[in-house]
Amino acid sequence: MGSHDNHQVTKNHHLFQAMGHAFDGIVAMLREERNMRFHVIAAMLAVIVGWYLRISTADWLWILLVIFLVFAAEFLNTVTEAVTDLLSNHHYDINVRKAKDVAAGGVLLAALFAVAVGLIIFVPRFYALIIR
Ligand SMILES: Nc1ncnc2c1ncn2[C@@H]1O[C@H](COP(=O)(O)OP(=O)(O)OP(=O)(O)O)[C@@H](O)[C@H]1O
Repeated sequence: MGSHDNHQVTKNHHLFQAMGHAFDGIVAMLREERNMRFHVIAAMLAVIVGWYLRISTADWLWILLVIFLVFAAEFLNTVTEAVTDLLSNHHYDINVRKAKDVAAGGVLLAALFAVAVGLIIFVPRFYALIIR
């Protein structure tokens, strides 16, 4: 599905080609970004705990929303780093600093939102399990 030896700089010609590049992007995130691997492990834990506690459909929607929100924020953070590193050639630039700090702030906000949703959904259920 991937396109590893590909030096394509033109537009994709068909859907499968576009999907191949999108798949390459996801694989690159998992291989190269430590924070992304952490997010994936946290997401898997949330899914396992949600399955164990038999949470409701509405709760699953919240969990899935915050999981993919954090993933999306991390993807945009990596895009920002790649583009700003290319433009600045790794030289100090106040705008690069702002772009990277803002992108990282977006990841932090999404992660805090995910933690809040996890606490709201899981804590009462764990509490009910303990005092049962
Ligand atoms: N070229 C630059 N000019 C100015 N500040 C920079 C530059 N590169 C990095 N910084 C500063 O250093 C911080 C960390 O940089 P960067 O995000 O590239 O590294 P990182 O910690 O490896 O990121 P991540 O963990 O998300 O992969 C940025 O948030 C920014 O404040």
